[in-house]
Amino acid sequence: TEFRAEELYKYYKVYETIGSGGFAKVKLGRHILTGEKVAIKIINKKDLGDDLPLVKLEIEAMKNLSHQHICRLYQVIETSTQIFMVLEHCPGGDLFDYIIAKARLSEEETRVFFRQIVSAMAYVHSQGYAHRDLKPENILIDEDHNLKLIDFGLCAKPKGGLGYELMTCCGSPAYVAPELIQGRAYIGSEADVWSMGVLLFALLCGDLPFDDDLKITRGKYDNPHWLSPGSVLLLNQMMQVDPKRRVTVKQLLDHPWVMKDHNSPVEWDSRQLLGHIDEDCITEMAVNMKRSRESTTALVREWRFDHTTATYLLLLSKKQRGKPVRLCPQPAVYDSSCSPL
Ligand SMILES: Cn1cc(Br)cc1C(=O)Nc1[nH]nc2c1CN(C(=O)N[C@H](CN1CCCC1)c1ccccc1)C21CC1
Repeated sequence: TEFRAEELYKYYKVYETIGSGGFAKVKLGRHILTGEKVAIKIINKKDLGDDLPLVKLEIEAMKNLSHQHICRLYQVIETSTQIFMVLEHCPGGDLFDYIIAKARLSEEETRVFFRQIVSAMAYVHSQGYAHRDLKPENILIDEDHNLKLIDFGLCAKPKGGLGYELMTCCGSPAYVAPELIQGRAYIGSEADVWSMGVLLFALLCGDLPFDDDLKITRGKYDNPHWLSPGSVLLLNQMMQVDPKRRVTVKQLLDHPWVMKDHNSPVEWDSRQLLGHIDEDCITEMAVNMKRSRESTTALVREWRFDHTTATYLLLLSKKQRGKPVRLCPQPAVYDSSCSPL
């Protein structure tokens, strides 16, 4: 279905650029009907060339991944020259900038964040995906200081399931597991655990354990003096050169270091199942769209990631944050809380 960019401006206000990467940029936006802020990832097809399949892969992955620690996809609009991905807005920026600003995090603050990363990764793996590009730049901080995973462009979903081996060497050099560097066949979930180990080191140390490929293949790095024995042990168990000796994500869920001060295993199942339809949101949408509740429910259940999906998910987000489950009907101009100016 080819839409023109009007399709975007019909439903969203578009503001300044808040991020720019190779072939894409991210602009701040606002969903007109709900007044909610969004982040609009704008991809120019011609800059993509034969990388277009990677974007399609990311879109399909994000449509299937619905979790409290994964950045939410609301709507996809495709024109002849561009693809717009309307995503959850995280006003806290990314974890990379956060670590730089604080130099390094305390073990306690790191544990809160690391539990959320383990939660997200256990869920991603349970859906048969491997992220393959885990790093602080791909983790955002939302308005409640919770983490959200982004950039699934390099993720993999092996046909036969996550137990099947992958061959493509990808990811960011400092975070890539030794088996990928050596061009060997590897298991996505095991490579993700290595990257999580590098990420944990970055959080606790404000630095990277390896600065060249040789050090990665030897798996040798220095532990700064401030690390607790528990942190040193966990890092060692995650950054094992032999992937079969590496700790698994399942083992991380109730690992002693992860459980410290929390006394409960990491909860990884999704709190946002797409199967459940919220009645209050349906009611508000039915009224606004002048449709019956039944036909509105049927429309939402199609999960087309069109404006209906975006309106439903953004209304649900408002409800979950204690805001009124209200839509601002056109065409009057409203301020952000939907009250007429
Ligand atoms: C940096 N920053 C400061 C504030 Br305040 C908000 C943000 C911010 O970026 N918020 C934000 N909310 N939602 C998103 C973002 C950024 N963002 C992103 O998807 N950001 C990634 C960042 N990648 C990390 C490594 C390479 C690029 C991106 C991908 C392609 C082009 C540009 C940016 C989304 C859409 C999911």
